[in-house]
Amino acid sequence: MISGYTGTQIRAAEEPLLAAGMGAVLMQRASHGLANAVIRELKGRGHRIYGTSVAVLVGKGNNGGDGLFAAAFLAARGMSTTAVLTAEAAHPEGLAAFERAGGRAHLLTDSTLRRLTADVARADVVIDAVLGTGAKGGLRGTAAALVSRLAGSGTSGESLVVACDVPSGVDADTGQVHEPVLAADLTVTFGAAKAGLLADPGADYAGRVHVVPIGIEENLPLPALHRFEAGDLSRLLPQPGRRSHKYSRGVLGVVAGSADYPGAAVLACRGALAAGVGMVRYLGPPEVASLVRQSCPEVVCSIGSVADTHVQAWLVGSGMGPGDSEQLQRAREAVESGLPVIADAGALPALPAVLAPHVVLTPHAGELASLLKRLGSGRDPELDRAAVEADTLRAVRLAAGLTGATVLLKGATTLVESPSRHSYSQAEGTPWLATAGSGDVLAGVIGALLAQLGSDVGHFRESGIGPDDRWAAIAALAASLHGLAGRAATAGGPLTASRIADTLPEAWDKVSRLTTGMEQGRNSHAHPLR
Ligand SMILES: NC(=O)C1=CN([C@@H]2O[C@H](COP(=O)(O)OP(=O)(O)OC[C@H]3O[C@@H](n4cnc5c(N)ncnc54)[C@H](OP(=O)(O)O)[C@@H]3O)[C@@H](O)[C@H]2O)[C@@H](O)CC1
Ligand SMILES: [K+]
Repeated sequence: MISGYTGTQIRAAEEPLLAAGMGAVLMQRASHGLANAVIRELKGRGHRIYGTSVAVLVGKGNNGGDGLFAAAFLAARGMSTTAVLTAEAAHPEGLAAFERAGGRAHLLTDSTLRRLTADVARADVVIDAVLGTGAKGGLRGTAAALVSRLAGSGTSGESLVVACDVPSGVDADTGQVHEPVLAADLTVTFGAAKAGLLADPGADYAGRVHVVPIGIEENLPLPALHRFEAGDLSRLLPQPGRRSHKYSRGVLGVVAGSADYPGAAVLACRGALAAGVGMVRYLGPPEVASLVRQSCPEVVCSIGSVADTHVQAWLVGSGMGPGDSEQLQRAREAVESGLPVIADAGALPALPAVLAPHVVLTPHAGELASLLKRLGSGRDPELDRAAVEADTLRAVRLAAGLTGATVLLKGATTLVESPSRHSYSQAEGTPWLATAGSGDVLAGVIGALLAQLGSDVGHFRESGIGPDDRWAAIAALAASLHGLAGRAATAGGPLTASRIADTLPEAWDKVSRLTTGMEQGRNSHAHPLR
């Protein structure tokens, strides 16, 4: 499990060590970790170290200090280092160490902007050490102009871009982005992962994330965000016992599909079956049921009522529209049943405003904006789709808080939030997963896991996950599995939703073979998050 913390939490954890006079030690650990990560990355790409050029963009605070000390280490390894000071002031000891190591520092001004931009664009490695956890807002003045020019000319695309702690302009707490931001290939972050690197749009700019431990770990509070890794899936995904039968393994009721979108019902059922549920019972229009039967003969179809259908969980809404009154009525009855429910797509606008944690809503950004609008969105009546995408963590938290439901926001990074503010961020997927029907398969996987794991409070408690937070954990497990299946199903080319469902058992099998020992080993070392 990866834990994400806000910049504010990290700064609070540093506080006792700073008070004990250990600030310089922390900075040495951070900058050494940064320099080592650069060297590892270059070696991994088959580049030599000696003679390779590095440009460090330096801010006036401690983030700039980290960058300067790291550049001093790199200069000592024979790299050709240049520092671009974006403010009159720079960390004095860092600057002195850098110059002692043979690095050249230049002040960025209106008159040097053009020349220094060209120098940075030519560098093999660019380290962004302008702003870290002490930033207020984004880059300003000539620093903003330099980064805009680099991004505009596309020249930074040829350099290895490494962000120091966070890409400057990304809010470490929320993942909000203040343009312009230099998109990093790698972010080397100190003490622990910052939540803002694990949520979109910040994650779009962070690239891969490496955590460098600096000795603050035991002062850290409860994390702001969690991310399951393969070892967690191996531990938490259900495994049938020797005496299990189809009913004990969980039965999922599916209320999905319509005359317009019958395929959504099929894909939801296929996702559920591939995610190990004991049985799927489908309720819906005869023409959809007939297609479901043809595609998935395993599914038991009927036109019965929700009350008469014995299941452990419900999936409602995929492929349904506002005109599907009979199906929407079933969706409401499923929610009223008190059983765990995953509510997708067409069900989202049709449910009561106040729900409960065992109801998992699965909107994409547009649907979440509509949901928030319908709910009055608290203090933010204007939270439209763009605003949701610009601050995903806040939007998903707002929705979980207002509805009392567990909310999963689909996206490149999938966020899951419980109403008691237990949060997950999963990013195993591939952009190829953005394809029609992919969400229906995900709904099926969530439904299957709700049916199998929903009543097993102890299973989650053993992993420190409370009863009301287990629904978010189940949704995050499903998002992770769906992402892994998508990744396994593509060799780098297009993907269909059916393929995702077909590849789920293989992805499941692969993670089930892992043990949690791997994770323990990783906690004590710098490790890649993806
Ligand atoms: N604490 C520690 O011991 C350790 C900290 N570590 C490192 O320190 C980083 C945090 O350092 P930090 O607190 O100095 O803040 P940082 O992010 O460098 O920038 C703030 C400076 O910039 C200024 N400024 C603010 N906004 C601005 C803007 N938009 N545009 C321009 N300027 C702006 C602001 O000045 P002000 O405007 O307030 O006068 C302030 O001087 C952290 O991310 C990690 O890398 C590690 O070495 C481990 C040990
Ligand atoms: K930075």
